[in-house]
Amino acid sequence: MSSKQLVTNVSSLKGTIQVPGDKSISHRAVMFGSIAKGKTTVTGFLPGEDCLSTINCFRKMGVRITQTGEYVEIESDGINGLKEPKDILDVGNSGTTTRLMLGILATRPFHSVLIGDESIAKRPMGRVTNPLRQMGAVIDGRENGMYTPLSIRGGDTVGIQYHSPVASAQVKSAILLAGLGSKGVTTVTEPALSRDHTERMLEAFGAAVIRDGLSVSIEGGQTLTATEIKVPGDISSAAFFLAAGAIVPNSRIILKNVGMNPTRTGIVTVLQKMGAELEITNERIVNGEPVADLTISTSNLTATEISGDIIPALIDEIPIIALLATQADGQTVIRNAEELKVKETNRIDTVVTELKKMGAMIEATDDGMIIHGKSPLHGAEVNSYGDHRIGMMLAIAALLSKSDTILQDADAIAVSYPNFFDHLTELVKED
Ligand SMILES: O=C(O)C1=C[C@@H](OP(=O)(O)O)[C@@H](O)[C@H](O)C1
Ligand SMILES: C=C(OP(=O)(O)O)C(=O)O
Repeated sequence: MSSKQLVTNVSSLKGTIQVPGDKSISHRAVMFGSIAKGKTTVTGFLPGEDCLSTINCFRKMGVRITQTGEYVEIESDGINGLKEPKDILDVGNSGTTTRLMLGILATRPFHSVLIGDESIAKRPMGRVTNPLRQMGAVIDGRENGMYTPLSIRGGDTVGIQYHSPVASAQVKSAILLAGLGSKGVTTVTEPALSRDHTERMLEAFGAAVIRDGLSVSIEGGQTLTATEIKVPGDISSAAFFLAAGAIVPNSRIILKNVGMNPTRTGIVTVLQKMGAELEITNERIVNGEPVADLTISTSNLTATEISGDIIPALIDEIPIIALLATQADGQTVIRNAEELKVKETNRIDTVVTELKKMGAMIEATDDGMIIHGKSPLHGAEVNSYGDHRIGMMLAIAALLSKSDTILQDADAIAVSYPNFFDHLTELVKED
């Protein structure tokens, strides 16, 4: 894929696709497999750049990992088998790798250095380095450990009771992983429920976690046992084709094997509220995670309001929801989404600037955006700014535009959806 991609108008999208594995679950499968004794196997793994960064980091700590496409085998001697890395740990573009791995490293009696790309260097790390320091980890780094590059020397950590100021699964997971290797009990309380894949997967690896409303506790000293993980399709990737199916004329797209964890299905709730023709079939549980097939058809959409506790359940889907709103009748308002400012880009700014170039009527607010629909879009030269989700959203917007679109920095899409353009081509061909 070239970093400059031409995307043209399509008359319809039709067909069936299997979206790639869930990114959050793929990262956790590699990390938990790396600290569990024995051989963990992972099927349905997402071979996107972020998850490959996680594999490379754990290989540098001596874990034996083989990966062929969507199949991964991890052989580990358990958490005490992790070795001091001789080289820096490169987290690439991945916030999940950085923050969750810091939680694991916080209890390891050795020194590591974490470094990532330009985008990672802007993302706030104090939200994990501060509580991990409170537990006893020695952390230094740029601006006193607030940003990468970071160095960490773990050791004799003790459990804490932590009230997180943000509803962040990365913060919650980092502290729980540190809690697993610390003395006593660790409890994390969050202001709203964030994705709970860590809690579910720790149980799959044999650890007990106690949940009580917005609090989760873990007792230190538990050991993880290797297991088999089947990763469901990523609803955050499915979201792009759900939106495309709803707004491109004459379309019907079936998405198979999509993860439907209720802490992630905000996009489904929003589509339903907007009046989308969405069918959910074949609902089942795989490996403790709900999964279903989704069918979306071209829909007449109406505007909606999105705010409050649903935000963490659709945080990564807000760029594509903004595009949906440009094609809905009325004014859509998104509030309480200030976390968008600290993702791969400031997603309030990048969504608003780039969609405006295509003719959308959209304005940024302090904690979200206001979108006036329904407005026709036209082709433009737009930029992902290295943000995979912005890139995919703009590619879907281009399908609706009568004139051609040039998407700069399209390569970024490989971070979470390496075969995105192949899937798009398949859906156009099946017309
Ligand atoms: O835990 C995870 O796998 C993730 C949590 C979310 O981030 P925050 O924890 O920063 O909200 C999300 O935006 C990210 O894509 C993946
Ligand atoms: C924010 C994201 O990921 P991460 O925080 O892992 O970089 C994302 O995938 O949209």
